[in-house]
Amino acid sequence: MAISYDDPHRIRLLSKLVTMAAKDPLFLRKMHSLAHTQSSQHRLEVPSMDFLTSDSSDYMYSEEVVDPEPFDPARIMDIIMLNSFEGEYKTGKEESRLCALYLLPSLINHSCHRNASRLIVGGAMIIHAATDIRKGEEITITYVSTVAPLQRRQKSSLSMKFGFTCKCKRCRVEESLQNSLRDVSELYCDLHDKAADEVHMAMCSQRSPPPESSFTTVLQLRNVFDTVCEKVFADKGLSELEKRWVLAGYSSAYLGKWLVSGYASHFSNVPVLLDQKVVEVVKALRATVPGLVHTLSLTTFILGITQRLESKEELAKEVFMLGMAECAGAYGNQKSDVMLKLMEKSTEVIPFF
Ligand SMILES: C[S@@+](CC[C@H](N)C(=O)[O-])C[C@H]1O[C@@H](n2cnc3c(N)ncnc32)[C@H](O)[C@@H]1O
Repeated sequence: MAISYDDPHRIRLLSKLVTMAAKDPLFLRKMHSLAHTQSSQHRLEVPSMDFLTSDSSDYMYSEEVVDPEPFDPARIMDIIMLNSFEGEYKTGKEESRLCALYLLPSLINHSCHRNASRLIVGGAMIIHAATDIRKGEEITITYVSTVAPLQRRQKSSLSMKFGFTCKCKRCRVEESLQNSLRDVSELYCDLHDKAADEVHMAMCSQRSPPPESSFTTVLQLRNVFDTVCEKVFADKGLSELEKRWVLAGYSSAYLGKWLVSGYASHFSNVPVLLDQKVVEVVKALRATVPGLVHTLSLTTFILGITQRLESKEELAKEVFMLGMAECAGAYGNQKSDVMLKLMEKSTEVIPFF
């Protein structure tokens, strides 16, 4: 595995973990039990959940699991590469960058239609159910953006960093459509990469209008979304959920670019695309993971603009119902006035607003 040792956050984490491991052999043993090679041949048994009710201090280890490995900073770096979580988190108004290792969440495998989400609160990680989970069903999170197209999910860190090609149900459905969607997905991937760079730049530039955000690309992305809609809705072999899984892969660049371009034009060009298809976009996002705060913010944003347009009353009602459902998914069932407040607050997640 190609390891970059030049990330200051990871180096800081390495030195912290090495210090902790030197002081505490049990911690070293726990850390050494995490995956450190791309093939994860040493795969662990998923620990029993008994630790939730009894003494949790040693939950991962039975007597037979003896750590034979000597203390090895290079291996710890490999463990960090495969298991650490990175991102921004907020404490009050302060934003900090996080690079941390969480032992139990590191055991959770990836799925492109995960059933759990993770949330960083302060320095703690909360893993919560994103949908109903049957007894005995594996809990999964996602390691990559689930709204990227199949080719990008497979090419991204799943294969480069984690060393596996995802074969989840959703990937298999998308693979089965690869031939019929080939032309459109090549065009989409191209536009997706350019749009992703631009959206990233716009977000980093903190509220200042993005330099280039041509509406022509938004229209191209929208055409791709329309074409995929036509194909999947005509496909009798796909269930409703499977159709949405496919559509979700063609939604993020479209939405991101639409937002950035809308922001640059003071939203003058946004209403052009406000039609029934936005409902399909939101439903597609929900299908890969319901109750995601980002989807809720996008829904609320779309709702805000739709409500201001007289001709879009019906659409506004539909988007409102979707927003409420998304809000309940994100925060649990609440009284409707609480839901409305939560929806109002949710646009704060989008950096431009
Ligand atoms: C953070 S670890 C997850 C825990 C790991 N399965 C273990 O037993 O220690 C990441 C590694 O798990 C494996 N993995 C996770 N999700 C997978 C999936 N959907 N398909 C195949 N391998 C997966 C890969 O080897 C990946 O590099």
